[in-house]
Amino acid sequence: SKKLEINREQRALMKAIVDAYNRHQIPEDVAKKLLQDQYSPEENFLLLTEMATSQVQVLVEFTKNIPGFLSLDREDQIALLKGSAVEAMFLRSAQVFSRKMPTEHTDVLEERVRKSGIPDEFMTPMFNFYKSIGELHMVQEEQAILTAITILTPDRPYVKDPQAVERLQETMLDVLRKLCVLQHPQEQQYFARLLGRLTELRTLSHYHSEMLASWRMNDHKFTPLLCEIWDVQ
Ligand SMILES: O=C(NC1CCCCC1)[C@H]([C@@H]1CCCCO1)n1c(-c2ccc(Cl)cc2)nc2cc(F)c(Cl)cc21
Repeated sequence: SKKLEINREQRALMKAIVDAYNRHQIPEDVAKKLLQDQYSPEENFLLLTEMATSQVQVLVEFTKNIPGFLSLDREDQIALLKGSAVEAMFLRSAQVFSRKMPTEHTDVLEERVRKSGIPDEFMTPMFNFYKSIGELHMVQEEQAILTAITILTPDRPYVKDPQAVERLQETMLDVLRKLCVLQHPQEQQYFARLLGRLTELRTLSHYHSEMLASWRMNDHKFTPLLCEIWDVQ
């Protein structure tokens, strides 16, 4: 039916988002590194800060390709990036964790992250989220649009014109809803489950600064970009 069909404009929007998403991937495959070796808490923390710094730079490039984003107020663009960077990092970590790989690799990866230096009390919420993302078996279009929807969240701190952000987010939500029905016709509530993960993601992201501060090591060093983007140091 017309209502459900992805129209030409939405197809162009989706192509722009997915192309940008694929162009802006983390250069270094952190999963491969973790599968190769066991690292000390210090080395893992350094790996995380390096990966996260590179991911923020990648996220900025991706966001600039979201149709309409550059037409937003300049300060609101910054507020949206700053407000979504931690969530985007956990979402990307979950997508990396959920990549199709042999079970023993997933088990090693889980073990390495569990033993990376993060206090145990954060492991349950973190892996619950990673596994709930994995169970969705998102196609890359869904992953890309879900990341765009996370960035275009109107109620981030200091956003002056949330309505303008809401209009962009609604456009993305429309495309995602149709895509979910097309890609997962058997699962009635797939779209609702997908959006439910964004709530779980926001909750997990609240632990972020505490996870970093209590990393089993002394003297946590961050890059200048992460000091800007993460509320640390
Ligand atoms: O570097 C990571 N993630 C990057 C971030 C940028 C985008 C690409 C993925 C981290 C590091 C790797 C070294 C050990 C500690 O976790 N990481 C986290 C994680 C993220 C936030 C905090 Cl506070 C703690 C851990 N969860 C992961 C799950 C995974 F499957 C893999 Cl491979 C790595 C994962």
